[in-house]
Amino acid sequence: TVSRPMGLRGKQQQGTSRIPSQFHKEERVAMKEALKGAIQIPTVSFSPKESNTTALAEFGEYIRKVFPTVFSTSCVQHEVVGEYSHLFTVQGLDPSLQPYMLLAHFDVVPASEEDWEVPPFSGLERDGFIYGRGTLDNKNSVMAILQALELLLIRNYIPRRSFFIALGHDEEVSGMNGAQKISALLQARGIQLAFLVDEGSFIVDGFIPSLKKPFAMISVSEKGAINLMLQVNMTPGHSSAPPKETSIGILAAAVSRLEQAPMPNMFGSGSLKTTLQHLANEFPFPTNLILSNLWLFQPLVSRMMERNYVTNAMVRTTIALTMFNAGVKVNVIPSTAQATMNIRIHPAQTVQEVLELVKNIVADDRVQFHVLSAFDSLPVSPSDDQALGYQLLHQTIRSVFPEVSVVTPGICIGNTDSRHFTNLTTGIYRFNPLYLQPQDFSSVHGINEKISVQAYETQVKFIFELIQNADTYQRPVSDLHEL
Ligand SMILES: CCCCCCCC/C=C\CCCCCCCC(=O)N[C@@H](Cc1c[nH]c2ccccc12)C(=O)O
Ligand SMILES: [Zn+2]
Ligand SMILES: [Zn+2]
Repeated sequence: TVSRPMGLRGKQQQGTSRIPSQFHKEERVAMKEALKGAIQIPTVSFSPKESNTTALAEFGEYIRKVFPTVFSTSCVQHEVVGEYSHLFTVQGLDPSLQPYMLLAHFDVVPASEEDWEVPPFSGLERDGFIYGRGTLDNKNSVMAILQALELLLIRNYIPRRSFFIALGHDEEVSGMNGAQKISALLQARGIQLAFLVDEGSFIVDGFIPSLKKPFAMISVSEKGAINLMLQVNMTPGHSSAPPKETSIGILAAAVSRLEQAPMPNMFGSGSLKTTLQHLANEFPFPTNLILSNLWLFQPLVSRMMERNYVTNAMVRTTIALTMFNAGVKVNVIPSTAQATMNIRIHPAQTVQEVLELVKNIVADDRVQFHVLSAFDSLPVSPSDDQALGYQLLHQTIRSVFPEVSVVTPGICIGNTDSRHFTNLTTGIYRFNPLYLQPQDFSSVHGINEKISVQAYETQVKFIFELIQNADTYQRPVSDLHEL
């Protein structure tokens, strides 16, 4: 099924001709070298309180050097927010058009040198791939956005619709100093956005065994989260005469019960159902029939989705035990044991509902619950014919990736900086114009993260096209009748 973006008419903007997304050889070399240089700056976020601030500052200098036209064109205003994040305001010619935002982050998670085939901050090119931490998450987007704008400005393109480029410096540790402050600044200026595009989803390939063709998934929501610490306090003592139960044993039993009792499967009330319905005709017989008749086969399909970690994360709230602390000496029974878990909440559930379920599964009054932080899942952004952001992405995917026959709304299982912008827009879309296979997914926050030179060029092309498409949007005729 090739679904057409209905809301767009694809006309050229009056008086401005379209600039083809073709780049000279020298430009293509310069763009990949610029990405390599960005990877070489170790902008690591270790925790909300600890990051490589020297590298964050150096990154600011670096983008000034490699994108001189962006920094010297009068229609582009640049501000540093929260010490290291960047906000660009690109003034369009038509103030009646609501602005949009392109969002990305340049901080990265740590990478330990010894596990990698090439040093993680080398930006080395090997067999057509650029290696390094941040090549997929998310310096590729930061650099591609600025690169696309640089190339458009060099070609004397003047946007019609204003837009913002926001580049966060602390996304990996929740974005409170970068994205959150940019959002507050724009709110104070009375800005409302038509839509926003961030990282968080891809053209996914090979995640569903019998589906051979890749499809583009635009995430229209993201899961909520709870960081929860369980604690047990018992009387400490000498290990030579132990009591029947210790703080460690009680806590271990509690967390084991949580691992053994997964949260309920919410397939029936989630967006994965819609995603699979969009994909039904892409599957061979009999899966195509099964997916077209979910009223009958829902129980079967929801169980199939549980078999793989990624699709399992899309059908339920997940609990990952991430920290476990107790004891200081081998012959001392400790008084306190603590376990910290990272819970990702399915959109059909709330923080309160999940906490209730967790308490009922633990079912032990000796276990204390400390909620370290919590937020509900993000509102679902529109993906109908009238949804400007969704339709622009759809249109651009169809032109840049003509081989991709399905574009579908989905849900992001991780969290992104976009969650800080719900005050400015209801149209939040998470999409990276890149193919992602399961092995690429493992490299994000893992080892040997890499991007092909060709994929990076295509990402620049995508943004180059998207910016122009945002300027040529025409309201559907049905809308105009209502005016
Ligand atoms: C039909 C189904 C096919 C499914 C295929 C799906 C493939 C996978 C597609 C996307 C991968 C998800 C990528 C998620 C990126 C999220 C960014 C990230 O890693 N965020 C971190 C850090 C973080 C940011 N904000 C917060 C707020 C609170 C806690 C952590 C964070 C994260 O989520 O941990
Ligand atoms: Zn990221
Ligand atoms: Zn990340």
